[in-house]
Amino acid sequence: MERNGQVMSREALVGARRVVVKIGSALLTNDGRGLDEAAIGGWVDQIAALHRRGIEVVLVSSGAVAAGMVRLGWQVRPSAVHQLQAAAAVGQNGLTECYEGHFARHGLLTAQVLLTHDDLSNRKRYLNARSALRTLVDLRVVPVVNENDTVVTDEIRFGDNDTLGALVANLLEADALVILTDQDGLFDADPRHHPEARLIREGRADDPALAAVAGGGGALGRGGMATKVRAARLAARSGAVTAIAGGRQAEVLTRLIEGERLGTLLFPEREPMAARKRWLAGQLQVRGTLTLDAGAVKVLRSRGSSLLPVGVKAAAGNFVRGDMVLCVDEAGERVAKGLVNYGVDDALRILGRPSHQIAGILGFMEAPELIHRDNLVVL
Ligand SMILES: Nc1ncnc2c1ncn2[C@@H]1O[C@H](COP(=O)(O)OP(=O)(O)O)[C@@H](O)[C@H]1O
Ligand SMILES: N[C@@H](CCC(=O)OP(=O)(O)O)C(=O)O
Repeated sequence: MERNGQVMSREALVGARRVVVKIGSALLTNDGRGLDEAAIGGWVDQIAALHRRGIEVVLVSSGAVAAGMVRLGWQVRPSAVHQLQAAAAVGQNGLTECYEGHFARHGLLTAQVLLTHDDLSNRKRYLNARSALRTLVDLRVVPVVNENDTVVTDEIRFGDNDTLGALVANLLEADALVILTDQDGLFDADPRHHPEARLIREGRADDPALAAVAGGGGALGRGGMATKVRAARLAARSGAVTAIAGGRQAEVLTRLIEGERLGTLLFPEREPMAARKRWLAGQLQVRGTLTLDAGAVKVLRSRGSSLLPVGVKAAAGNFVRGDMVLCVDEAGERVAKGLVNYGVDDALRILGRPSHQIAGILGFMEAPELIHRDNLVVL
């Protein structure tokens, strides 16, 4: 199958040279009783086998909080942020130690990389993280990435590692994102509640029907299938194919890379976005909303034009110049995201007005457009 020049078959995985593998909490944590070290050893063996074939692998691993709880002797997952942070700090040590030991059996070095949302939303830190990860991969080291749970608070956390995996795939322009979890892939309903549910074998990453069947997570995991489908959409922006597969199936990684029809494969449909647009699209936090009229929606979508104040009907939120805002149509549907040239107070004064009037209204003009097309990404 081929669409818009993109390969839509299992060949997309067979040819992969750089792969991000995400292993979720639901798999790693042995029913909540700490890390399943034997299973981790098995995945490491498979990753080492891929490495020997010349495939570069970056691992995104959950499990810090669960491992920390066991080390601290806690039976119940705490809800207080400071306790979760403490558990993650203790547990991340155990996680690192476990991976280091298993990869060492294969003569491979690992590197611990802990990221926060801020590291990827600040353009300079994003570029720094990218060059550090690229250097590690070039050195044939296996980076083991997790969210830096010890310093994040609820407002700024990714929360699930599916999103983090996708952003790492974007960062490194990986060919594939492989999400290993406790189910054999994405089903047409949550198999936990619908035993008759059927496995979806292939699909388009941005197919809205997939988001509709993907539900929330179990007791151990965070995001469920909803965040995995969203991660596939994010990964597709840099052209990566996403596989969602059951991590307990024998030799799952090797078999996927050999093209076996396991799990669910979600393909990118559009051409990959340029790196800067991808960075814009990956921003999760927006400071405000602009409501566009039908004409503005049309030119943004069809021509990738800049957004002029004349096409904007309303502005809401507390944004300042340079902040990320969401653009919606009059029905509230998401259209685009971008960095605004005017803060909310100034934006409200120039809405609906032609750009040549801006200086007269505000007494200055930063730019003729509210969002320049280089700083705008259509969703
Ligand atoms: N349509 C679906 N197909 C498969 N699993 C689903 C679906 N909807 C919800 N789920 C749930 O998602 C869970 C996996 O997500 P999660 O618990 O977050 O795991 P992980 O820690 O691996 O990310 C499964 O155990 C399953 O109950
Ligand atoms: N960063 C957290 C894990 C987040 C998490 O559980 O995510 P997921 O594996 O996507 O369900 C930890 O290491 O405990």
